[in-house]
Amino acid sequence: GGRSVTTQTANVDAKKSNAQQQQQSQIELNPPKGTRDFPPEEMRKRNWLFDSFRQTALLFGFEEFDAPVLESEALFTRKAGEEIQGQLYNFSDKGDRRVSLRPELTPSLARLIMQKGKSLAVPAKWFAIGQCWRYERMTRGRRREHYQWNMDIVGVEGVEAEVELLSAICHFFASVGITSEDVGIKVNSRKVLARVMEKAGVPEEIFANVCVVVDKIEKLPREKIIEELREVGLNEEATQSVLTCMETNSLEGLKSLLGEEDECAKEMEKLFVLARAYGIEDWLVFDASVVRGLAYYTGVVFEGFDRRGELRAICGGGRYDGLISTLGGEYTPMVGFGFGDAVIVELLKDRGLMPEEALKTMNVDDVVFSMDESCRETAMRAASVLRKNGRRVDVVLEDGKKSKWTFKHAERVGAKRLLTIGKKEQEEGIVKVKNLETREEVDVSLDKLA
Ligand SMILES: OCc1cccc(Br)n1
Repeated sequence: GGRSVTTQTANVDAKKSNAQQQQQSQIELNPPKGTRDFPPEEMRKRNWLFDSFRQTALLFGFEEFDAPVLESEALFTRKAGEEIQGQLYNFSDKGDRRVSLRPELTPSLARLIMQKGKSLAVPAKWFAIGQCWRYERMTRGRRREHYQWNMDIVGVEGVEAEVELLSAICHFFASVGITSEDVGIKVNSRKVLARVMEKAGVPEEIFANVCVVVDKIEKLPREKIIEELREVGLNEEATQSVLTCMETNSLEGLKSLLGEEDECAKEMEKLFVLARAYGIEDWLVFDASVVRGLAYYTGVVFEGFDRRGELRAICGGGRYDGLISTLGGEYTPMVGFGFGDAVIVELLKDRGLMPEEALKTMNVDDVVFSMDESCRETAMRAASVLRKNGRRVDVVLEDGKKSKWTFKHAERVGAKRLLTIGKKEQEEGIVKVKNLETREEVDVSLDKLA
């Protein structure tokens, strides 16, 4: 009903031509290499995770932002030989502009903060959950996209900002059932390495390059690290003091390395004192070998790790006070972290913390079903009454389904009630309402439906 004859005919033709087209080979059903689909059963898990991220962000007073996944390539091109540079998903668009899919969210955040200029109320606490891309030769069969939860604080120079972010990460972990027995957060400051290199007479301009090399300290053999340090310009003595520095894994060790009165040692001390005030000291570990791989970090850096040592870093971040000035803006203190959607899911699954069962069911409240064509209008009227009352209603859109089918369908969508309208009900202006939990069935007049 409803369709005009011509459309009907046209439809029949479409079917015929589809039949002819059927000869054409089927399109590829898998998504592009390194990318994922999110059919409903996957989307429910993703929504659960992102809602958990968002709840923590809002609990800490952060505001959500987003920016295009496509940015000018210039936003991401930096000299310091980071891995992320070699993996930019960049190209020339049809207007011959150099663009790139974003490999991270921080530069876009910096661009938005610069845009706001003096009109930005500081401190600003912004968060985003966005898809980020890298172009990896598929030889390594790794993903080319992931979603990252970012939290950043703009305009605060003190380590209070770092502690706020660390506390948000701990709160998120606890909110999904992960404890400080499962994971920890290694905390360090790049200033430690900067001080050590200053003492060893290393020129400042190669500092970012040294950090990129040192970030690989757990992934490459010692000799390789030494070789790469020499390549970026460190002499024997400087290399040795860098490696000695990396072994420092306590505040005591830090003070003896830099001296009791050293600014950086004091700052780290203050961070751990404030962390105790937030009750997160059990989650934190000082570890001077953590430098993270992004060139723009200048101060405190940190990364979440699983204490069994089976997984890659869960999240990571740090202070990057110089980023906006390198993009041509005014000096702006910034600190933040990125939290990917891949490792955390592996960890949650390993610990049996993904609410798989709960996420299996849709949460439809009512299924409305009309016995035949003549009851269709009443069924729709009933559904709109229920929806106005905020009930989630799935209307069975084909008439004459067997009641066996309807029960199975109601079960599958997790409905609490099954509402049936047949000829008799229609004449009497009532709806048969079956409570699928108690099996109790009552007749409800249409105008009393809720
Ligand atoms: O964390 C590095 C990264 C960046 C973009 C996409 C993916 Br997958 N991974």
